[in-house]
Amino acid sequence: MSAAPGLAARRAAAQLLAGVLDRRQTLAELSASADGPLAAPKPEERARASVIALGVLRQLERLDAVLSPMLRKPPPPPVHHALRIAAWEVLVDGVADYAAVDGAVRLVQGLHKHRHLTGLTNAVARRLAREGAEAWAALPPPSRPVGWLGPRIVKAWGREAAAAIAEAHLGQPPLDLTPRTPAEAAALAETLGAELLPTGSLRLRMPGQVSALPGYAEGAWWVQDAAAALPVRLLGDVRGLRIVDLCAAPGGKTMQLAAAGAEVEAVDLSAPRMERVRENLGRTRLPAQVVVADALDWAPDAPVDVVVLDAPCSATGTLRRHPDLPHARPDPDIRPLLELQARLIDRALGWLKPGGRLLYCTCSLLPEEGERQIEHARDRHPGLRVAGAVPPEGLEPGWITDAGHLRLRPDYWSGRGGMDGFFATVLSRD
Ligand SMILES: C[S@@+](CC[C@H](N)C(=O)[O-])C[C@H]1O[C@@H](n2cnc3c(N)ncnc32)[C@H](O)[C@@H]1O
Repeated sequence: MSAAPGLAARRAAAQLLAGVLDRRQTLAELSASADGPLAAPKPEERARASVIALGVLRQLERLDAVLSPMLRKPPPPPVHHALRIAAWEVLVDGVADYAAVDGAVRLVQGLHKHRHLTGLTNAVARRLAREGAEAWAALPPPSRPVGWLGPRIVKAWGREAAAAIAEAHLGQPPLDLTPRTPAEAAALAETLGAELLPTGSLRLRMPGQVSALPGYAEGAWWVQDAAAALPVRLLGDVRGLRIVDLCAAPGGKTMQLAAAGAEVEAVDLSAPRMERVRENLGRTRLPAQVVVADALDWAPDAPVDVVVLDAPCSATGTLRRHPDLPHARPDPDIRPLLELQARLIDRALGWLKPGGRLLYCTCSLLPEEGERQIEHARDRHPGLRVAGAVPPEGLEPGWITDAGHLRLRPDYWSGRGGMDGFFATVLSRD
């Protein structure tokens, strides 16, 4: 059993939950806010608050399913959040019962408006500690991802896949690293105590603070999900090729391309995000030109060999890492994104040398942003064809579809800790 986390961490976690669930803010927005829940606490309290909030949000429906029979009616949101935190601590995180109960009670005691509910909180939290584990174990597995995405995933990939994806969304994702020098991956894995995945990424299940890991300061690796590391590798050998990395920030693919010997121009609309690309390139000592520009206005000086377009998308492939999104954005309109993706594809195709290739990818689970988007692009551009990927080492054959695209899902490699959902394909013109 782990020790009781402090009140400051729990309070910040409860405020994060209130931001996401009551005010529809994302965790990224809340974390960036100068007077947000994470502004005052100490670094270790901040880290713990994020772990709690992410954990509760991943399991929200299940925690509520255990809690609700213990409540005659839903309590005011701040009290509900305190009980959800206690439930997650007891049922998922293994915090000692007394510490979790005490944590919830103290949180509610600190709520001016709801202090009178301290007794109720104490009673429910104690009952949770007594009876919660049995109710938790009896819950059926989830049948599909939460919220608006659920029906779409069932429609796109079927019931079995939807259930497997929902199951994958419950767990804490590992930290994946891409080594700057693939030949050194095995040695790095040993130094880091990481698993070397068949596709060459390094995987840590319990990473701790990223910047304290061996090799960080020397830029021996960068953080990149194992799935996100695969699209660029579909291009095969890129040494000496002139490549525009469009929508490049925070630079995972830029670094892969530069490390593999390409001449890269990295373009992104967001100046703050491009600052992160500069920092990343500085730390890894990799060369690339960095351009802050709207891809709808900008164009390269001369035709290029490859455009990598990692288009803005619904990010539905990354919900393991962003379980706040279905709650903060419960009914997103993805049509503007679909239009932007199509316009970016059309522009990028115009920048290619004869025989040049477009690598199009999205971290989305929706075929509209992947397979369908490419069908529409082929309708608009006669002669555009799927160039066929160079299957990277370690890729499971089933991940390449009959149409020649790479389709990755969070339930793949489930025994190894899963991966983000991704779509990627390499296109060229006859
Ligand atoms: C999925 S992220 C890119 C991730 C990145 N390729 C990587 O591997 O680290 C999408 C990016 O598209 C950028 N973006 C969105 N609209 C854009 C536009 N019109 N022109 C250029 N960049 C744009 C966003 O700022 C965001 O950084």
